[in-house]
Amino acid sequence: MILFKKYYNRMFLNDVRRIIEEYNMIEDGDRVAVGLSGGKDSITLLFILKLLQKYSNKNFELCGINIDLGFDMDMTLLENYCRENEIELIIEKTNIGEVIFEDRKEKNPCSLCSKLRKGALYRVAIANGYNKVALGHSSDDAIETFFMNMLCVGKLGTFHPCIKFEEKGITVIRPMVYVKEKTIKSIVEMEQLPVIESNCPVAGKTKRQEMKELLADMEEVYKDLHDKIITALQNIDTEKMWKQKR
Ligand SMILES: Nc1ncnc2c1ncn2[C@@H]1O[C@H](COP(=O)(O)OP(=O)(O)OP(=O)(O)O)[C@@H](O)[C@H]1O
Repeated sequence: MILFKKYYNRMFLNDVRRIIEEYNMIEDGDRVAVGLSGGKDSITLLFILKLLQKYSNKNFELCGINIDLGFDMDMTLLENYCRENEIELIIEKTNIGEVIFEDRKEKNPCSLCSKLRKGALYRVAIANGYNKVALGHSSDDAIETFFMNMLCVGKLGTFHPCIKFEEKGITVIRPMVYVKEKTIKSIVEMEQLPVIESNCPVAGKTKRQEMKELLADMEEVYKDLHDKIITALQNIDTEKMWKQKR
């Protein structure tokens, strides 16, 4: 059973409440669907939002949606966790894995997979009457995406903490973008959250992994690198940005 403990506030809840307030992410009456991959980040997000649902004065509904990519992952642990905590879990079977690896034989499968997965996630959320989709991105993810955009695409920017797709009628929220990955790992361990190993053929061999390693090297020299980059994302010297070419 998910129970509030006082030290959660300093450990992660204050950061989550702060981003939710800053971007007005969750309002009374919202129906929030958490995208669940089986991984540590999204199960932690589900745990945190369930805590907030139980112990804050915000009145919102919560469910989990897993987009099954067809990699034969056993979701029993996740199903049990949701049942025990009275959280509805929707599992949507797709052939995204087959399309990417067998039909299209993609050289860079991650970007297409991410697009198709998000498309399926939004579609299932909308079809079930949810108006918000919550994704389990951490502050490390935001930094890695920033570096991937800069070094691999030639673009400055990362994902937005809260973005409304008017035409689709859905808002995507990322309530953990102030929470560090190492905190998420501690929560998973302390709360014994169920984490299901990914069967994706390219898991751990991605550009994101390369960025992680690059950032870890830089952190050896610049000890406060992480906090500095998160601050920089909110401290843009717009007057000194160059003329936009695209
Ligand atoms: N198969 C899926 N079904 C539903 N939601 C997903 C799925 N895969 C990813 N997501 C959502 O998108 C977010 C970002 O996906 P990404 O592949 O970057 O995962 P991640 O950062 O490794 O997180 P996790 O540890 O939860 O897998 C996840 O945290 C989750 O909320």
